[in-house]
Amino acid sequence: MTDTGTDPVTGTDPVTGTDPATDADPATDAAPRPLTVGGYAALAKDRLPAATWHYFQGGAGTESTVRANRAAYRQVRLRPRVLADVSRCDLSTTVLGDPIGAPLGVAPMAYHQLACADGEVATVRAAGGSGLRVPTIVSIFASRTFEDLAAEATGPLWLQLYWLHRRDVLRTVVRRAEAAGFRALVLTVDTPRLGRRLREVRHGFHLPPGIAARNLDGEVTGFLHDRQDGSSALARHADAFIDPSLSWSDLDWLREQTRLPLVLKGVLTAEDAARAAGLGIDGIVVSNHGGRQLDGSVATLDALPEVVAAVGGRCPVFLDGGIRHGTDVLKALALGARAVFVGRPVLWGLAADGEAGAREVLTLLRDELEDAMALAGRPSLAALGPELLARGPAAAAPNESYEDPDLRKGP
Ligand SMILES: Cc1cc2nc3c(=O)[nH]c(=O)nc-3n(C[C@H](O)[C@H](O)[C@H](O)COP(=O)(O)O)c2cc1C
Ligand SMILES: CCCCCCC(=O)C(=O)O
Repeated sequence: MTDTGTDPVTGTDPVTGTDPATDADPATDAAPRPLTVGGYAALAKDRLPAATWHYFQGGAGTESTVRANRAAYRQVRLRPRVLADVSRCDLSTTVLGDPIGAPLGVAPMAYHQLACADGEVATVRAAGGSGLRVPTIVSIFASRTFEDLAAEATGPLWLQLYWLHRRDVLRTVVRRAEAAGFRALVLTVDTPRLGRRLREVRHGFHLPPGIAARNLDGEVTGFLHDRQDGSSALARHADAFIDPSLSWSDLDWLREQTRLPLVLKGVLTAEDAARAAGLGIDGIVVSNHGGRQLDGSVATLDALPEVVAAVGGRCPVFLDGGIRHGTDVLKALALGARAVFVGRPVLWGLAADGEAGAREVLTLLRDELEDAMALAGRPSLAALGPELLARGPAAAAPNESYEDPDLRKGP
């Protein structure tokens, strides 16, 4: 215990159970800005309806892959170098030809209006602000129109696609995004059907009235949790729109619809990465959908080295899944990721404080990354490589307050 009586590991006051990083200052009664990404999770959990919180947090099945994504970071330790002149650290880089302020971006997530009224408009403003200028991958199930987003974005916008049964709708969506100035297409390839997300069923998740997929022009509206048969309303909804027959030969059709670069999201193996690179794909996102699809699939940090090796520099490799600290970003970059994408933490920021909250989450990750680069003696992104890392026993008990206790217990 410290002099203040605060537990040095958890940061929690053992008497009141409050966390000085997230809880109100009794002197001013104003909630101080959280000091960690996890602090935003705590605020979001308080502010969101339970069904929405569980939709955001949930993974598939036993949620073993959700946990594996985090555990993988704890198993890798850093080997700092010293006397490296870190008076200036440069985080700027480029992605698919566009300059960005930090090697970060927002992963595609459906329906940001579940988190705050401005929805994806708040997200793209946040991603463009505070010198970040980082990309947002906009879900095809976004709750705001591409045109609204393009009017507000100062960072690059990429459009995420699911392979819809209705190819005519897919073509229209691609053309609209292209006309609005989107810079890339990201085809999600890990979702021929939705994973078994038990929390959605348990909590009866459905879209509240007024929230819909605004770019699908009435093709996809709300859906109700209208059965008590143990099935997921969202999964049934997905089955109605997503075509599970997607295969390698379909990529040609998509290529013919657009001149935009095409990125595949959801690749986890050297075999698929090599095939994609051989076909001239413009980028790969190593992703297991935040543990929401195949329960038991490999952690993304663990899959990254084999994908990077198989691609052999033919296209950039990105990663998402479990990024919660600047040191997580550093580890992924050291293993060859060009940039990383952040999922749930952005929703936590939006739920906590709209655009400002999302911006604070992204800024916190950027600032933590800069600290980590300086302290590791690597002032530039070009100086990052696998020699920065050592594999060892997992770090001691995690101090990660963002982890919902329910998530540790499993469904
Ligand atoms: C609420 C929610 C909605 C999501 N919606 C989509 C989506 O529409 N399309 C997609 O490709 N991935 C979607 N994902 C997966 C994310 O893009 C990303 O792979 C994952 O969240 C990264 O893990 P993290 O949340 O641990 O950062 C969603 C994830 C969440 C949590
Ligand atoms: C028909 C709606 C499907 C939305 C799926 C969003 C998603 O990918 C997620 O993980 O949730």
